[in-house]
Amino acid sequence: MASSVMKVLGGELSLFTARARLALELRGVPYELVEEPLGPRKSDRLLAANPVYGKIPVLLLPDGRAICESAVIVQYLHEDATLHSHSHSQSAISSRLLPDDPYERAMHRFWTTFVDDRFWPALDTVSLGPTREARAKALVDARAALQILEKDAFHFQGRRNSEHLVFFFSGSEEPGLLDVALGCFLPAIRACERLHGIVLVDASATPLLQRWSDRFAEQPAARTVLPETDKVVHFTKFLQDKFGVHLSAE
Ligand SMILES: N[C@@H](CCC(=O)N[C@@H](CS)C(=O)NCC(=O)O)C(=O)O
Repeated sequence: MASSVMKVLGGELSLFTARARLALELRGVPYELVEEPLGPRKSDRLLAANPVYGKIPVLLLPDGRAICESAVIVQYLHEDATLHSHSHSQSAISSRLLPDDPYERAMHRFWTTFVDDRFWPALDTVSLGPTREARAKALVDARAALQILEKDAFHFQGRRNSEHLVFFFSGSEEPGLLDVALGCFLPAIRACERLHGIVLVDASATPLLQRWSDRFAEQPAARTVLPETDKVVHFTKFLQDKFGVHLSAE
């Protein structure tokens, strides 16, 4: 018999999965997380659901149709009006993941693409780049991307944020697409800082992002979904071993 709840093919420590789950939690949509095995051998279930990329997360609708790509999943969850009837929490029903204004929606999408194209690959490479040079360059790139987010990404909500009335990119009291797009990587930012003894987001380097990250981490959705920094540190060390990245041996 077909299940009536949505399923997420993903992983507890997968931050792209966390992005999709944050949106589900914010919308109050019940779902089941189905852990996909780590490693090169992908499950037939995943390959059937995401034949193009074979990546997690995949959102499986109750009727079995699949939606791939975390930012696409978040936007689907915003747009599907029928989700209201599945919501288990009254407070979550009003939660919108994209603003009404088309220009602001475009900005959320623009900056989400920036996070995925510029920030995340650099942050990932800081710990997993193949050479010391690649990792050092990645750190410069990650810091530069954070500075751009600090200086420009708050700008389209700028006045309201600088007056500290609201402090999400969404421009409201609730996180939206861009908040979950960047917020899902907070555990990786903190893990990277701990692993390398560096600072990426703090009150002096990135004061707006620091305030935003504190607010975001306090959200019940973030508390439920985001993995602890220790676990991400441990997982990153596991990946470093797997890829033969030895920080101290070079
Ligand atoms: N652009 C994708 C990226 C997803 C992604 O990279 N997922 C990782 C886990 S966090 C994955 O499936 N890696 C396995 C692989 O690349 O084969 C999204 O936003 O969903």
